[in-house]
Amino acid sequence: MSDPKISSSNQHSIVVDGISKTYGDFSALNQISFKVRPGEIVGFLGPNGAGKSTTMKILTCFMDATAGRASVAGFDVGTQSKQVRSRVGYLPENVPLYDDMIVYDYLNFIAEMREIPRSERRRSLDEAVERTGLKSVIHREIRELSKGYRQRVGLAQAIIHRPKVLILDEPTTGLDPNQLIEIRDVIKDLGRENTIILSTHILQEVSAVCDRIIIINRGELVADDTLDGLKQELPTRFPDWQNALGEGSPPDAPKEPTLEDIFRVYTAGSTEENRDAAPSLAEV
Ligand SMILES: Nc1ncnc2c1ncn2[C@@H]1O[C@H](COP(=O)(O)OP(=O)(O)OP(=O)(O)O)[C@@H](O)[C@H]1O
Repeated sequence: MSDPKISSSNQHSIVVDGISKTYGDFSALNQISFKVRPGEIVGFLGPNGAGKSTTMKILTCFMDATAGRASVAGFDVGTQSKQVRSRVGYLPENVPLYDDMIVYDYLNFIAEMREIPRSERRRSLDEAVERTGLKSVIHREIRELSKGYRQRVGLAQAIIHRPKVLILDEPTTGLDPNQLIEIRDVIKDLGRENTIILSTHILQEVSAVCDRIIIINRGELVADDTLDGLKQELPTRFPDWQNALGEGSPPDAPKEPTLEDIFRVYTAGSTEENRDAAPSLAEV
């Protein structure tokens, strides 16, 4: 008999239902649950070590959860990994690119790995190259590419099999401001046809690209809403939020919180070193 929670994934591209992950006796994720609708771009935020990459690895079948269930495109990540992998594109935090390969050969190799039929391979490759703006470097060795173009190659390998769901782990880290805007435009464009979860530490990125924001802190999901929703919710949940951020007494005219304020309040006191020790502001 099918689990009603999982079968509700018909209306959702991603359903995460009580996922936990422990590494030895360290709890990296503690009963995370959320859903993502088709076509949504969701920003996945959290301090270093919050559990973002762990969640993404579980959703892309690179790692098993310790407990809980998740489905992507209607398929269970634990028991239907082949179906999930063929429907999801993944840009890991550190893309394993083969430096001495020509960009074209590398993408052709990925297309082969993805078992794209030979007759469709050229078209899929051309489409991925077009969408990620790689045409001008297609015959260059990967080692010669700038960080921005390497990131484009990473995105191209993630979309070559035309997945409906994209999981992008810090796609803009280390890019200069121009490259950042270019890659952001590529992601926005991909979001027209795909469901996307992207993790980032660049908060402007989220305001510019994402429909919704999920914040995780020390392995727990602490916020999940649109930016407007989070702005409204913050003063209700944390009436003292401005004081807590060390900004003194709130001014007469209440200030609207920024995403940075929201992030700081929900993740206060959390660093990777003390994630098990310090209580977060969200708890006090
Ligand atoms: N293979 C592993 N073995 C043991 N602990 C791990 C392992 N992978 C991750 N962790 C720990 O789990 C926690 C969550 O790690 P994760 O990489 O998911 O965080 P993150 O939110 O992606 O962080 P960052 O923003 O720094 O990339 C961290 O404390 C990390 O040290």
